[in-house]
Amino acid sequence: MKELQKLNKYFIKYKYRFLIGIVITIASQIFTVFTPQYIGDAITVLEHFLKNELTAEATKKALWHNMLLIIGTTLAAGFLTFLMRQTIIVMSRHIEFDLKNEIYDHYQKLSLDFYKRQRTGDLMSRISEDVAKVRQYVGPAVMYSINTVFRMAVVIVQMYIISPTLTWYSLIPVPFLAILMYKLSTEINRRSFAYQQNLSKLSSFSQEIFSGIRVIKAYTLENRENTAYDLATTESKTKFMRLTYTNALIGPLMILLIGISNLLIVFIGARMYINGVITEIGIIAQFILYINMLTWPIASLGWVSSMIQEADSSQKRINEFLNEEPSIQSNTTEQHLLQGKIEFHKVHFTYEDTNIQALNNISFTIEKGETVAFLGKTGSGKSTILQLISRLYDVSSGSIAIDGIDIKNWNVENLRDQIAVVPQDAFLFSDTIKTNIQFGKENATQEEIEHYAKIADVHKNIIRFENGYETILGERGITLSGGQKQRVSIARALIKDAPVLLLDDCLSAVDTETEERILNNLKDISAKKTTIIVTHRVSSAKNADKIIILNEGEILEQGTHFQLLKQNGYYTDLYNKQLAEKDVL
Ligand SMILES: Nc1ncnc2c1ncn2[C@@H]1O[C@H](COP(=O)(O)OP(=O)(O)OP(=O)(O)O)[C@@H](O)[C@H]1O
Repeated sequence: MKELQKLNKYFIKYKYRFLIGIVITIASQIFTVFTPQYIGDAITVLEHFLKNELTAEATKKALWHNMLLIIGTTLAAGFLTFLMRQTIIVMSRHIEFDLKNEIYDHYQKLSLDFYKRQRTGDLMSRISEDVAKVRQYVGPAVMYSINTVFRMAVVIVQMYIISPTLTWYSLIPVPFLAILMYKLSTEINRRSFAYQQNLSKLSSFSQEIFSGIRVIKAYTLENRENTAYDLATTESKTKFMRLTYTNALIGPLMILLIGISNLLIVFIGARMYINGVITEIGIIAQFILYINMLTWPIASLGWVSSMIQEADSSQKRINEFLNEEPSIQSNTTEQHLLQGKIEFHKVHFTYEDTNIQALNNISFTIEKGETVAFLGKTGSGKSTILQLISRLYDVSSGSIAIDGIDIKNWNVENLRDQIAVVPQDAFLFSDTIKTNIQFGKENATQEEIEHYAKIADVHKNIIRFENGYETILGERGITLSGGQKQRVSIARALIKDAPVLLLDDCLSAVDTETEERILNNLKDISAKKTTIIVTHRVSSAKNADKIIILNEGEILEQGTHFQLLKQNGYYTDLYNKQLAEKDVL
């Protein structure tokens, strides 16, 4: 229960709804208790008629009277039960909504290293399945607990007032019922958890198959995947059968225990009636109804307690994430206008999760408005440099200064707002092309969007689609080619019009001609901005003000195109090789 205390703030937030819910629950229980009493009274009226103590006319009148009372109280109890659900269950839906938003907001604040440590499935299940389990506590569990406590109090007191002896006898099976239901519910929860886990395994499996369908078809792996799917579904079926078996036990066991209670009431009640301890036969009927009214709430005690246990462990998983602090923190709210000078001073960087040292003693300065290209073998640390400039990670040692201010003394949002990035994997959302470009500038006009799409050399491709800029991408729409994706993502970055532009190998999927056109188009734009181009091609780098060659996290060479050619080192080799390839082509 310790973990669930975190939810108390929500009960406080919705206190009026909650209190009204409790009052309505009590009222509905009071009305419910009247019905058996009126039924008992009706039977007693008939008994008096049979004993000739009442005339037919008076009996009919009394029966009508009772019938109206039964209808009235049942309607009132029904209406109040509806209101009870409307208050408490609706409150639980509000809490569910708030909790999901709280987790989502927190997810957004957490840094990249957190996402590296977590599996996407786990992130999703905490915000969906775990929150759903917690809702069971704030809604049904709370509602049934209040309901049970008040129903038991009202009904048992009423029974006790009528006949203490008969009350004791009729309650004999109740503890057995509660224990049995607790054990069964725990088992059902265990089995249903196993089944749910299997289901999410199954859906991740299918999701992967659908995403990788091209590879599966190309390598004719259909049969192998079918067998694997068969195995997974068979396991799922076995787990579901086990769950159904336990579920199926509940009904008969409840009927058995209610039957025993009814039997005891009829047997003991009849003996008491014969011995004159109870004077009205209607009391026996009344007790049978009371005991039936108690069965479900008592059965739900076990169910509720295992529901609370589950909610507690789900909330524990949620709290683990909510208590996680983002590793990248803003130490200031101060806002600066970024000019674009970037200095690396003896920067070392090691990725904590893999312990890979990506950068080793890196120092360089990029002046405002300069264009710098990073070249080097794959894995030499080029993208890492860009990630450090956006402060997606903090350096392990050394320092980075932007406009002379240590990067840690920049407000993170303020910094990132003024840096436009084209990442290596051009990720586009399943939305229209227009919206994808607008991510760079929310209120961008159609003219602006088209202007930057032209610079990124993708406009003519877009207008060829039937719906132009309104074309939906991704799962629901068309699939862009690798080069088209890269160019849409360049347009998205350019429209941001930030003073720093980071291009991470974002022309790798376009042909050299298109590359040249885009670089030409970019000339004017990058003249006013600090631009960093990460690339494998000399053609993308040769016009930069400075070229830095990285090798295994260290700077191997740096200088302008001509200075580097003179050095006759790695750059010259690369240049000659790529020149030869071009000649061959
Ligand atoms: N998120 C990460 N977590 C752990 N290690 C990483 C991560 N990203 C990169 N690395 C490792 O850091 C090293 C440098 O990677 P980086 O992506 O900076 O190289 P790169 O020069 O950009 O390579 P490429 O040209 O292939 O894009 C590599 O050894 C890589 O395996």
